[in-house]
Amino acid sequence: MLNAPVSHYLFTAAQSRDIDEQTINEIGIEGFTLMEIAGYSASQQILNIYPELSHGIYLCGKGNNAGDALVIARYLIQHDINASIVFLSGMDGLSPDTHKNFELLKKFDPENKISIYDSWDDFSGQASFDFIIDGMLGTGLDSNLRGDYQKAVQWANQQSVPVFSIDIPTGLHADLGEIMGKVIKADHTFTFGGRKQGFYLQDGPLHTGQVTYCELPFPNELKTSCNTFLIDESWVSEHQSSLGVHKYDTGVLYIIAGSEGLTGAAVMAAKSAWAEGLGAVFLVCPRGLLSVYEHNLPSIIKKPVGEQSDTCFSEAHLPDVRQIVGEKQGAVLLGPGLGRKEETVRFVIDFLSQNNRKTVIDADALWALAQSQKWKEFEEKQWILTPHPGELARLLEQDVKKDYQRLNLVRNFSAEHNVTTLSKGMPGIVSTKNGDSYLTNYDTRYFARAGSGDVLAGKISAYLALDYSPEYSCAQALLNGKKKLFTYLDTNRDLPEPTDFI
Ligand SMILES: NC(=O)C1=CN([C@@H]2O[C@H](COP(=O)(O)OP(=O)(O)OC[C@H]3O[C@@H](n4cnc5c(N)ncnc54)[C@H](OP(=O)(O)O)[C@@H]3O)[C@@H](O)[C@H]2O)[C@@H](O)CC1
Ligand SMILES: Nc1ncnc2c1ncn2[C@@H]1O[C@H](COP(=O)(O)OP(=O)(O)O)[C@@H](O)[C@H]1O
Ligand SMILES: [K+]
Repeated sequence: MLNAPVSHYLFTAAQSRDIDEQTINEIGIEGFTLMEIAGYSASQQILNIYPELSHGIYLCGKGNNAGDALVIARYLIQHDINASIVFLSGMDGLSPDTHKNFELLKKFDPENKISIYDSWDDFSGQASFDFIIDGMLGTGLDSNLRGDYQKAVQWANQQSVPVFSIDIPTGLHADLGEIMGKVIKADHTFTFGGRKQGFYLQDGPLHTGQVTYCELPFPNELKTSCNTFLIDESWVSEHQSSLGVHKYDTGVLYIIAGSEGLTGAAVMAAKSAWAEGLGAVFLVCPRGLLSVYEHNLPSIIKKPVGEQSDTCFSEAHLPDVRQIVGEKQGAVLLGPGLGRKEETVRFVIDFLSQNNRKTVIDADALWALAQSQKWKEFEEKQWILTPHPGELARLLEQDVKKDYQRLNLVRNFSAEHNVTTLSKGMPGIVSTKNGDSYLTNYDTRYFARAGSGDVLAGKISAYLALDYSPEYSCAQALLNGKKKLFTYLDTNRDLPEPTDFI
């Protein structure tokens, strides 16, 4: 397991509410105290990030989300930052802690820094303000936005000042990442006690702006039901190449890849793996393609099988391939550019039926899996599967439209078949055998060009060969690409080439 810090746990709304309730009822920290800590913490972050603010519009509902906003107002007026507070559901019926905070706030305002509006209609739009606080709805959202909430969201999204969402952008579904009628487009989201899973699914990434996790005193023991985590470079430590005494001590990888017309995939994967500092990379190839690899891959050891006329793998190559792969301890990458001929499909399935190596199954090897159910019964499965959306749909035998559905299906698939799965897309989802899932949070569209899957597969299998766990290998490979992408974008305007990620 990858040990994510609690700041990178991703919760559903129900999990968040359960943890709130247990902290209040079983641990004995009152909701009012939690609200104070949440609001204080967000207010300090706001002061830090935007030291020059002068007047905020606070859009408030009637639940505890509004209470957090009122605490923020209380701290900010102490710094001479005026507040216009709009209660979209009026001032009657505020939740108890929110009501209490409203009463408190008024006591902090001897100089009339606060204006209060008890409906949307009452609020006519202020002449001058320089930020908006979205304290309308948090985890209590239960349907598409109603009436005035829609109007307020639309209005806020049209203003040219920063919008700070409290806990979650109003209108974003905390679990699905879907838009519930309308949604706030935040510049910054201050989220309390735990990030919400929906920030990283579907429409979430386009609406949260920068997410800041604000700690609340929730005991970590209450968080153990969490099985979804955000991967980023802040906690996944980077692989450092190290020197072994002998080349075979420093990681050995066997790549079984390539066929006529698709040798590029094998070349990219091999170069990508080699760049991670392995001791030896062996490319097993049909003999007819050897000259291509001799020309393109000087550092890679080629292991041709079959006849000079062979340009794709078939069952006839199995004994030789098994013998080659059996020579040294190491990992296997199976798939890039294998092609989809029937004899190659049979080769893949038969190879996997007697394979006890840690193996990354990519591209056309995934096609082969989708052609035959046999693999589901194989016992030795130290596998990482790396399907793109089309490959995933074939494996699952269903179309997967929504990210939330993809997350659940990939999680179940990995647990059921005892494999690690990296479902490519936005977000990338890594699911482990024990039901944990890890999500990426960056724009993966730059990788949607033929070849970047081969580079990714090369990296994953390199880390696997270096003896990292399957989930670490996937996470590190993804982040390796992210780092290279950001470095590239710093200095270039053109789209990156897949080779830029090698
Ligand atoms: N508990 C704690 O200790 C802590 C909680 N914290 C904070 O509390 C937040 C959760 O608070 P919450 O549960 O009060 O829910 P919240 O989102 O404010 O609103 C619920 C109200 O919204 C309404 N409503 C629902 N859907 C709607 C719609 N579509 N359109 C319009 N209205 C809609 C619904 O109205 P009703 O259906 O009852 O008429 C209900 O009254 C959480 O996100 C965090 O910010 C933190 O301070 C940390 C400590
Ligand atoms: N470093 C990375 N971070 C996130 N996603 C990545 C990365 N590298 C590749 N991907 C994912 O892999 C996809 C490319 O894989 P794939 O479609 O299999 O390509 P190929 O044509 O090379 O086989 C990208 O669209 C992206 O979703
Ligand atoms: K909100």
